[in-house]
Amino acid sequence: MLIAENLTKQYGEHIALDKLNLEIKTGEVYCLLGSNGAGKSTTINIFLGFIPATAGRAIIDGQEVSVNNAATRNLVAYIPEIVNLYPTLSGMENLEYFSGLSGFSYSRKELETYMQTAGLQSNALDKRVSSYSKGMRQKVGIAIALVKKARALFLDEPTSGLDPHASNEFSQIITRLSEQGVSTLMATHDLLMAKNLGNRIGIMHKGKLRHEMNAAAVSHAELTRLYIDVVKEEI
Ligand SMILES: Nc1ncnc2c1ncn2[C@@H]1O[C@H](COP(=O)(O)OP(=O)(O)OP(=O)(O)O)[C@@H](O)[C@H]1O
Repeated sequence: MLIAENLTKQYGEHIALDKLNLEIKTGEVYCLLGSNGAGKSTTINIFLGFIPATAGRAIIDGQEVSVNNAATRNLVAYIPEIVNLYPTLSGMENLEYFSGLSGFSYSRKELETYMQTAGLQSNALDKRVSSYSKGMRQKVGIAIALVKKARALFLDEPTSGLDPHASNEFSQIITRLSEQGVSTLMATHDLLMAKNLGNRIGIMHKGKLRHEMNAAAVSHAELTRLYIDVVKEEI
């Protein structure tokens, strides 16, 4: 469903992403680990069509991002650490606005159901987003993914700064979406979350994918050791 083929991004002499090859199947949750500057966000930003690759291809559902940007954007949803919403609008107004942008028109009742599925309490729906916690904003982000029926989710450190309960709720929603066939690429610094939520884990360092494994095949301790060994390397 998501394929990176020799994906490369260069800024002048600096290689931010170096011939990345990835394949993420339908319904798979793939967690990308790596220290600051490893190339995780660069990978996500290329898939989202925010920045062009210098070489290689990013493919979503058979369509190359650089060739069919408008089509691939319709297939994806993006949840960064802080979901970008209009602060003076309510959660519901934001959801209605973003679903309209994606060409969908839903009744109030339908939008409420999406918010409910995303886990937002009903008494918060009509409050201004400026009063929302980080976790509540994430839930609106998930609801936006639901209304646009995104087939792929790109998450960039989505749970950083969330309390354990909110983080756990977030994981449960991603698992449910994955069971419905949504493919997920998540950049995270949280090794435990990668182990528990991911089906597969990749460890990046200095623009290269250095290790790839099935999450079930490693213990948290092994993953931690592997991660530290990789990020210590001078290459
Ligand atoms: N616009 C830019 N101009 C120059 N270099 C850039 C630019 N954007 C990113 N880089 C560089 O590309 C490399 C990869 O950055 P990227 O943001 O993808 O890392 P990351 O793994 O997401 O890190 P973090 O965990 O800190 O978010 C870094 O060396 C970064 O400095």
